[in-house]
Formats: sequence, structure tokens, C-alpha cells
Amino acid sequence: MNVQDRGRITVSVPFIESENVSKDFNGQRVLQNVSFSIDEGEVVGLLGPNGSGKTTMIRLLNGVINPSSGKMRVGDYNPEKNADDIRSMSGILTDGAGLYQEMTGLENLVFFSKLYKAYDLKRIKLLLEEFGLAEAQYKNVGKYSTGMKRRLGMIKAILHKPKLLFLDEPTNGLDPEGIQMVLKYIKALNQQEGTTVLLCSHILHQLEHVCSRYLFLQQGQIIESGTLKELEKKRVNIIELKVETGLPVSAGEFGFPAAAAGENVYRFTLPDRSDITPLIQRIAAKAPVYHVEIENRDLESLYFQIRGGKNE
Ligand SMILES: Nc1ncnc2c1ncn2[C@@H]1O[C@H](COP(=O)(O)OP(=O)(O)OP(=O)(O)O)[C@@H](O)[C@H]1O
Repeated sequence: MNVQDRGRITVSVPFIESENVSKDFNGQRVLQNVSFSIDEGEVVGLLGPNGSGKTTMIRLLNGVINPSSGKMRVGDYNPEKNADDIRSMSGILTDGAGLYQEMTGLENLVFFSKLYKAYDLKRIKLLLEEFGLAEAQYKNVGKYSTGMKRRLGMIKAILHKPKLLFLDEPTNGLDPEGIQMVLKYIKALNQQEGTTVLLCSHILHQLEHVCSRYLFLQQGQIIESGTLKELEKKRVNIIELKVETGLPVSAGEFGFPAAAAGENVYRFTLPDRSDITPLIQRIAAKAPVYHVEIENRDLESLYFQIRGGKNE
């Protein structure tokens, strides 16, 4: 946002900033000097175990609660002073999703769209269709399943075409079709509308295709951040390579430590990426190679390395 031309130097100001934010509940510190920034158009995954402070961070950025110390900015607004402005430019999906149980799905959406001053029945009907709730729209939300409430919560969050989305566990309770649809929708919103997204999830493999960057929270502190590539570069010092061959080969003969990982499948431990090609060439001279995969650089492996503090 706000690309300011100061003389000859162009300064890009982050869309969201948190500076040394701490939060105490009843004298207990749950966030400790949390600092990060998010640029407009980024999709950032906020990761961390139960109780690490993810939801608290989202509630602070929304102005639902105030920090005990530190500064925050969302767009042009200070969440402590301009919570209403932030809420009108952002969509939020949290656990309860703030839906009225005794109203139908459609009534909920009509109500919230009028509250947001964005009433558009055609859009509501289209979203109900897209999120697979066309049939259920006349049923009371109290009778919805967990997954249906999640879908309705997602529609509620995006009804007014917000510039910013805060999504707390957006795929919780969804079936595989629902998960795929919601993730695709988030990605499309980001790519087509430039929507900035901050999302929390424990299902790490789902995030890899959606997030451009990650923040890792542990016991209320940011312990790591970066893109998947940056984290890989920083954290992956040895390569665990899984190779599926068409014939039994003796893994020991290729000069690297190896262990069987299934029928004709071997897991090699290599000191460097540059060892991959010569190893595969040597194996391919003896047996067909069907699949090669670096196993320890996906988000889940990185998450556990970061949590375990390995390679530090
Ligand atoms: N209103 C509150 N009053 C007192 N303590 C709270 C309150 N809200 C959160 N906490 C505490 O703050 C800590 C962080 O909670 P938070 O919900 O932010 O974690 P989280 O990372 O979102 O966890 P989860 O992955 O389980 O959703 C927890 O110890 C929690 O008990």
C-alpha cells in the first residue's frame, strides 16, 4: 500500500505492521514482543501449536481486544482506535463465525450484507451456489453441520469484497471437496482481487499451495518467518531423498547412507543437493527410476524442525 515517492526514493509501506506487541490475560503473558509486517497482496500463514497466540493476534489486529503494550497498524488504521474502520475493510472468519443460529443461512447473509452496507442479493445467491449452500439457504443455521457453518462463515467474511481477510482455521470441519473449494477460493481472491490474507491453520500441507509466506509463533513469540524457499535454504542442511525404483537394487552400493522405505523404495541421506543428480544417474544405470522426492523440505518437516529448534 501507500507507495510514497519521497524525492527519488520510492518507499513501500507494509499493509499490516505489528511492533513489539505483547498481550497479558489476567497477568499471564500470551504474546511477547511480536513484530512482523505484511505487504498488500500477500497470503501469510500464521502457524504454531495450540495456545501459541494465533487467535489472540488476529483479535488484536481486528481491535476486538487491545494490546498490553506495543503498536499495530492495519492499512491506515490503528486497531486500538479505529476497530470499526478495520472491520469494514476486512473479512474475518473465526470459530463461531458470529452467525445467528435461529435465522436461516440466507437471512444471516442478508442481515450482514446490510450491516456492511453491501447488500446485493444476486451476489449472495451466487456465493451460496458457489459454496454449495443453495439448498440449505432456507434452513436455520442452528441445524447446519459444522462444515456448513464454516462455508456460511466464509461467505459472510467475503460478502462485502474486503481488501483483507483474517481466516482462523478456514477448513476446520470441511469435507475434502469443501477444503479444496475454500482453498481455491482464497487463492483466486488473492490472485484476481489482490486480497491480502492472514490465515491460521494446523493442516500444514493445505497451506503450501495457498500461502506466499509464513510466520511461526511459539509460546507467544515469533520464532521464525519466511517463504518456503527461504526456510528451506535456512533450515534444510541435509537432503533426505526418497527414490522409487522398478527393480531391487542394493542401496548400500551408491556411496550414501540409505534405508529401505518400502518395496524397491530407498531413503538416501545426502550432504548436498548437488549429490542428487550423480546418485540418480548411478541408480538409473542399474534400475528404472519411477519417483524421486526430497522429503524434508515440505512445510510440515520445516515446521517440526523450527519447533524443535534444529539447525540453530
Ligand atoms: N480471553 C482470554 N482470557 C484469558 N486467556 C486467554 C483468553 N484468550 C486466550 N487466552 C489464552 O491465551 C493463550 C493463547 O490463546 P490463543 O487462542 O490465541 O491460541 P491459538 O494459537 O489460537 O491456539 P489454537 O491453535 O488452539 O487455536 C492461551 O493460553 C489461551 O488460554
